[in-house]
Amino acid sequence: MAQIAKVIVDVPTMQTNSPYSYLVPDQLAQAIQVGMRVVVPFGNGNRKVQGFVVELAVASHFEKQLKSVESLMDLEPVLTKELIALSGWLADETFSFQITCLLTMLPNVMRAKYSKQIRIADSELTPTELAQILPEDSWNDFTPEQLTPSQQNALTRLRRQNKIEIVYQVKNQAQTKRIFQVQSLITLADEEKILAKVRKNAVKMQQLVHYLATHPESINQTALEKKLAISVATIKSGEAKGWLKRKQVEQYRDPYKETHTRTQPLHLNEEQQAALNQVTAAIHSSKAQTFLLEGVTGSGKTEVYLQAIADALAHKKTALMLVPEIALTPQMVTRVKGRFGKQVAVLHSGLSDGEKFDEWRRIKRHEAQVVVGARSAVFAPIENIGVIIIDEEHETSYKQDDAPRYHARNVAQWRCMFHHCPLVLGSATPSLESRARSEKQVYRLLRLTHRINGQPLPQVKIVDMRQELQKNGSQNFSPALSDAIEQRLQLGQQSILMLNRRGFSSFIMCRDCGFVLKCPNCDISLTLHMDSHSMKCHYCGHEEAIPKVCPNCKSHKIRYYGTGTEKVEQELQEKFPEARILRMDVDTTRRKGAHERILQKFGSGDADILLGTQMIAKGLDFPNVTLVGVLNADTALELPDFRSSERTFQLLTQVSGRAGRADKLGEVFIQTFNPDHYAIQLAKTQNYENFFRKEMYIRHQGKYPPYYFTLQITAAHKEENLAAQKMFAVLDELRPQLSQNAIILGPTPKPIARVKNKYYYQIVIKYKNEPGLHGAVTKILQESQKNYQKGIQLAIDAEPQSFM
Ligand SMILES: Nc1ncnc2c1ncn2[C@@H]1O[C@H](COP(=O)(O)OP(=O)(O)OP(=O)(O)O)[C@@H](O)[C@H]1O
Ligand SMILES: [Zn+2]
Ligand SMILES: [Zn+2]
Repeated sequence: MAQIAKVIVDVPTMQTNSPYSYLVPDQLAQAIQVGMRVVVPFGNGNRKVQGFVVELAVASHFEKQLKSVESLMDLEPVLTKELIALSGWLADETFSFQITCLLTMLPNVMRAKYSKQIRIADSELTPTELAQILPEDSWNDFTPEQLTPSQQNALTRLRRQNKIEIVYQVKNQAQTKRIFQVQSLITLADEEKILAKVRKNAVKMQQLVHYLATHPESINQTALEKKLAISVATIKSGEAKGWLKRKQVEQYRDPYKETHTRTQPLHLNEEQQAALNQVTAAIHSSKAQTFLLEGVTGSGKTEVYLQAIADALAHKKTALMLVPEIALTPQMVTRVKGRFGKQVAVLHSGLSDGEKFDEWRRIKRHEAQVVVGARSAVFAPIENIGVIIIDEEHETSYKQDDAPRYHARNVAQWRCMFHHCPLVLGSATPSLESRARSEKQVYRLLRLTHRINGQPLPQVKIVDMRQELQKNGSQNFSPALSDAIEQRLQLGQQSILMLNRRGFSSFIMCRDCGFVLKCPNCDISLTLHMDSHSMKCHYCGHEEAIPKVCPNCKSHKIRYYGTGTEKVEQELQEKFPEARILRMDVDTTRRKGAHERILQKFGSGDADILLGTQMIAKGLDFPNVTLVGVLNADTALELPDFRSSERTFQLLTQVSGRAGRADKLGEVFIQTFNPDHYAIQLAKTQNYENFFRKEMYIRHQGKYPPYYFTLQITAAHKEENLAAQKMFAVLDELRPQLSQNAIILGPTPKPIARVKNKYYYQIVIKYKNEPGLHGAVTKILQESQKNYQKGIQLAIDAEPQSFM
């Protein structure tokens, strides 16, 4: 019976979420599988495009006229059925195209242009046999889609038997690395007989025979050369004499080559144990429960993660752990690898395409049972998941800001439902959304309320920079902080200093009274626009002149805010000439591995001060750090964003948490022009629960998440009025579908209204319950595809991280 394949095609100008049906030619019927990429004709003129097989079915009568699948691009599925199902859900959820979602799930080398090489992977298959199927001259660059169906069939079978291997090559990056292994074919009993035939003066050969006779296990060829001080030629002649077999094996590039000292599970304290028990209970009963692990900094959350993972492994399951951009937390990788060794695969953006591809294949071949990675690792092709963990779950980097605009937390939740396994969200400062859900029992709250070893949280002192300014003039280091640094230098203890760089100089502030200009309608700070020489509200579009004097205290010291790390480093060095300073910011960490090197140096005590941007705030665990200084707490606070207080509190609490983690007490200085702001006052006691209540109240008043859902729609066009018109048209279409309760902000130009010569207009919808919204927006998006040729781009972001 004829088969049809349902295929999601890769057609950028006419994207669609529904699969197209193609007949499967009889010759491919055996080989084709769901999850493979295929070449199919599309549109008029028989253009050939790539597509993903998402379903196979029996053809009905009328489908006999369909076009046929042209050829296969893969000899084995590149996506599991789970991931295909996930892509469908994700496309709907994030208002994006299924093809975009499918491509997002694959490593780069499989998305880009590449050539393919075929390699024999099993010595049972001889080159002659393979050459009968595929001429040898095309082994190094073959195109599956140009093969005949019978060739495709034969190769697919060999691939399934693991006799051949397909290597994807992109600019030479994605080649698999291969090394020779030497396997002895002789035993101790053969030794004498063989030695008798070897010339007496052939010492090297004798050594080799002796080694082979006494070592039945295989050895890496280079290692053998070194060990016996022999040459490849000697080994080869041993092979010719039938003493040994040389076998080419693949060696994965290991981005974390250093061997990690293996660690043993620690004895948990009561709170840790109680938390772990709940998670493991869910693992054992295959329950898709979400846990929120709220644990103060240094309370040992990571140890709970590790033991939950160990439990999943003990039950023959796998584990997925997400961390916020892993390059930023090399310490975390070390800890996971230290516990689980070779079972761990690491996926993050700092790896080369080749390294990523190798790790991806190790997962796909079930050679790795634990996956650690940043956001996109949530799509790792791992099967049989026993637990998923998201560390620092409040981090904004878990949300992707390009299509598909997904949040890793939601994707993880979907996968947990699929695998019937628990999800653990961990943080010292959970996102308001997650904490609110645990309030409603949607998530189960697990709390670690004190630090390991019973150490108190570090003491936090707030330095009022308005007073400092009056007393000592404009400066980066208050006397209080300077004294504390000096003290640490004398004691031989370490300090971490953070310069907050987020959103610098985008707003203006009065240096005398800390006043920041706010929108009269939105209670959000206004943003400085140098192009129009005005202050604008990014939410409602309100605009006013740049003030020359402070509207609050009439001071003239009202100016932009912001300064650079390099400048601060110089100043610090001048102040403390004897101090050894390490600077960590985007400039010093651009090179691969630079991040790790800096942290290693700091960790081994080769520096006294680590000065850096936000990237030093998270996850670092250095026992000798007893002082943390925040030079400017205010920049994040005054961003025109309803989440700015939350971000500030999180950042200050996280960075404070780096101090006093071991046996020595920690101390923290926060320099600020807003000493009375609640986010700063509450960061002083690192009291998350109090902050949560206060912030929830404010969100309630302002009708912001988590009380309201939000949806942002953006239109972009080269001509400003067309972008604006489009937004008004969208609004006209949407309004009848919405209830009276929905709140619509805009249309307004986006904060950075013009990017790359395109103008951006947006509307933001705040709503509680709008059953018609999803469908209406999806329809608008589909219709706007027809306008694609006219150059209008529409983007939809559900639950945007900010409205900027
Ligand atoms: N049960 C335990 N017994 C002894 N030491 C422990 C135990 N659990 C954790 N530790 C140690 O305590 C320190 C802090 O733990 P960990 O880094 O896991 O805390 P955390 O909650 O993840 O911290 P943060 O959120 O601040 O990054 C680590 O050095 C860890 O090895
Ligand atoms: Zn406003
Ligand atoms: Zn003022």
